[in-house]
Amino acid sequence: MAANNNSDPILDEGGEGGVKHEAVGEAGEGKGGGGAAATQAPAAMLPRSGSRPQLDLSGAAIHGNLEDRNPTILLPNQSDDISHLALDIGGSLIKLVYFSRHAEHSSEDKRKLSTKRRLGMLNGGRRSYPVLGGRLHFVKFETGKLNECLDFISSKQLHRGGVDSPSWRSGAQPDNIVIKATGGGAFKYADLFKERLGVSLEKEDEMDCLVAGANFLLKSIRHEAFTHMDGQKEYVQIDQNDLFPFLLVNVGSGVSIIKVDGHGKFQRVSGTNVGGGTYWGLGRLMTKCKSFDELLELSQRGDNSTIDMLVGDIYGGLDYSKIGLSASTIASSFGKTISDDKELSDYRPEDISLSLLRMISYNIGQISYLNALRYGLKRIFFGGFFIRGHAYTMDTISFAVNFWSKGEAKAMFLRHEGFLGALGAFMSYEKHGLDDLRIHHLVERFPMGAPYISWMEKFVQKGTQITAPVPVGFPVTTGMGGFERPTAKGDILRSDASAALNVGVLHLVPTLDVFPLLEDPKMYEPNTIDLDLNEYKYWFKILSDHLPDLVDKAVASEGGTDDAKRRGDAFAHAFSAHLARLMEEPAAYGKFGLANLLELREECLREFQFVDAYVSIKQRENEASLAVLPDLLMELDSMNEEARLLALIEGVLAANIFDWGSRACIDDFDMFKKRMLADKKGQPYKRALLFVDNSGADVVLGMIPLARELLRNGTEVVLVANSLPALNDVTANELPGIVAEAAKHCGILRKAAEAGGLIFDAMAGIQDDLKDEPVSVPLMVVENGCGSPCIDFRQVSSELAAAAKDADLLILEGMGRSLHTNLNARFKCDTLKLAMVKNQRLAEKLFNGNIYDCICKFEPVHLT
Ligand SMILES: Nc1ncnc2c1ncn2[C@@H]1O[C@H](COP(=O)(O)OP(=O)(O)O)[C@@H](O)[C@H]1O
Ligand SMILES: CC(C)(COP(=O)(O)O)[C@@H](O)C(=O)NCCC(=O)O
Ligand SMILES: [Mn+2]
Repeated sequence: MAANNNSDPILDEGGEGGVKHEAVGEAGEGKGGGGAAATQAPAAMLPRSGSRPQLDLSGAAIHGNLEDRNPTILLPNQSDDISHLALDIGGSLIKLVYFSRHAEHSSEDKRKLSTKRRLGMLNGGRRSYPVLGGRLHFVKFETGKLNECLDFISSKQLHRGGVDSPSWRSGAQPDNIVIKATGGGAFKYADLFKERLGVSLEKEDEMDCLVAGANFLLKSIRHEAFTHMDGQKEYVQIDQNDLFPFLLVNVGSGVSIIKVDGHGKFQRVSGTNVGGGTYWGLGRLMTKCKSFDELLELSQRGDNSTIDMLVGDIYGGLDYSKIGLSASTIASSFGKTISDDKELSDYRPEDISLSLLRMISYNIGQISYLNALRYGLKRIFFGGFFIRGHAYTMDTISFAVNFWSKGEAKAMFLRHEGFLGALGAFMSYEKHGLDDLRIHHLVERFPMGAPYISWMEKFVQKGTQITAPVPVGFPVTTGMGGFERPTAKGDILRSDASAALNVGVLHLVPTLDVFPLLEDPKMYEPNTIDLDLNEYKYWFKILSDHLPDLVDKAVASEGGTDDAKRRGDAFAHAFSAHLARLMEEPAAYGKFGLANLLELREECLREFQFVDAYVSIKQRENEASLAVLPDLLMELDSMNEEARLLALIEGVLAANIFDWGSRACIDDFDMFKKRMLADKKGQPYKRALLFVDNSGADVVLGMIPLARELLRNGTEVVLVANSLPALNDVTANELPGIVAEAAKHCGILRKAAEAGGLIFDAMAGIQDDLKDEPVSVPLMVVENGCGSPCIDFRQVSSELAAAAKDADLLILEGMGRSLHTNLNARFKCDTLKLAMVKNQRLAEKLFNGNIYDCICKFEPVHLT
């Protein structure tokens, strides 16, 4: 009986019950290292190019000030190709968007090529996707510190990538580099750019760019727009077919108000000179603050009633209810200062800042509402860096829009708030081929800015401080236009340098596709359970508790060197900071489910260059399982068909689900058996996709024997495995080696693996028992496009999407892929979901069951 041997401590609950599935531990003891080519070197190829760049660190050096929080690192020898820089130089801030694409990894292995050929993906060598993978970065500088921006561009050589001509690569200075730029500074500073960087700025109209940027974000980025009311952030999924018209309000230094009717179809209908520059300018004069953030921070401890004249001040403490004004409504911003015989210095800077913020935000909300009313628009999107992801600002604007429109119009905000113009300028490049980008091509990551080189210690020291969460005060409304001051005391704003912008790096992975067998991609939600605060707390604890063990494994996987230890520390800091940030604001990184949380951890490991924390554990368990495989196959072959199918499913589930005390909380085995045995009567499945999970017994003694049974029935089998390592999951890179080993013991597997291109060389020294076997259907391996223990079917590899075309059976195995995600997902073909519930809380919540219950959920398509 196969057991789910590898405890994956996260998908397991750990602790409780104490069952650690160690079935193969003993069997493996005697085997000794041995040369089984069970796993290949994990670093040989990381197929999901978008997930992590392959950096050439040789010759790396810090450029600029070592004390900087994010010093620029020069990597002179890395092959990443920076291309397409675009700028928005505004009255207050310079926004940069740049795209770095990495050189194509041409080392497609034989397995991939043969799979692609088989799946019809090699059509005359033409790429089926528009552009190379890469990443989109967002950076900003103060316009007053233009020199820092120029240094940044120059140190990263961002301006050179825009040229297609290879001349600069040979060291020659290109003479006519052109960079797209928008905002007033594109005019004002054109000469300086020419002088300092030798580049010409090609000016793009600011309004065109704002609209193009907003449309791009609303079309291509998941969870871009959100509402913010009474301290609650809620993401809004915009229906592409119902996007226009809307009002776009960009609150930069000044405010532009634009009615948008379509792509490139818009009209600037209004504006106001009372905007972000007004708040910052007046605030600086009146409070002596040194930075915008300091001013905003002050407001969080302010009480504006010492400065603003309230309705109650005029009406002797009473509401003016006849016209709907409560006593606490601001009647006149700064109105109290006229009657007082006070100097500026008699007022608290905190109170001044809050009065200013309320005055300006409220005014912007009101003017926006009036324009929405003027054109009959219901949706208003607010952009510009004045918003700065600040809860109180957003609440004030939302309150104004809601109050004046009596709930008819809705204020929405954008995560990439300040980058609309820069993104628009970026989109205006003709040749980047990104216009065609679809939502599934983009994966957003939230790196902590992992230092690759010597200042790791600095990061460890500063990591927590840099990224520590800071509570942001939530206001309380008082109804009737009244609005309380913020309740939080003594808070500081989250640093701008980390995740404060609420935007990550956008990874462009053109090889990703929507899984074609999803019944309804629009309605599909991968996560089974919503992560509310309680769920967060629970997972936060599990992930935190498990962190030291993971760090140990990760450090050991890199040879336990000092460097690995430092990186391990840094990883722990960074991941803890992510967790703390999410605990404080679960919606900080967009709508986040458990799948995203688990993936974040894997990404964080990768960011600190831990390629595969479980590599040796996986190898050991694979070898141990392969050693017992021949016995298992023999035992299976001695059974009749019915008993064998049961044993196979039990093998996958790694527990005796039917007679061992533990119940199957969902048990559709009989239904599945009926369908499978009916195969014999001439209708076998044509192609089955088996989504594998853990290394070791799980895949070797569970999924491979099941695959063999399907092959025996004449069903083509595609083993679908992770593109990148995650926990102890087997990867698509490792699987062919494992299959080849298994095939040494089995003619069916061997013929099928040969037919599927998994085994190329005639394997010498193996007894030839294949002479009488009929020609086999193929066994293939494809990567799923993920580096996570879960799977989001909206973003899978193009290989998998191609393999799915002829599939009529899906088998999803393991908690990550069939419980945490996809339990409720519906597909266009028969689906079998197999998992042991290794988590008490989940068992109770989902099935009213118990830890180690199993699910065997069969969803035949003809019944739905
Ligand atoms: N770090 C910052 N420095 C200066 N202003 C900031 C900062 N962060 C947010 N702001 C606010 O954002 C405004 C600038 O927004 P932005 O959209 O960049 O406009 P612009 O294009 O005019 O520079 C400033 O006037 C200020 O109110
Ligand atoms: C002149 C501007 C377009 C410049 O853009 P900004 O740098 O403020 O982002 C903007 O400041 C603005 O729209 N001001 C408002 C002018 C008015 O309509 O009253
Ligand atoms: Mn601007």
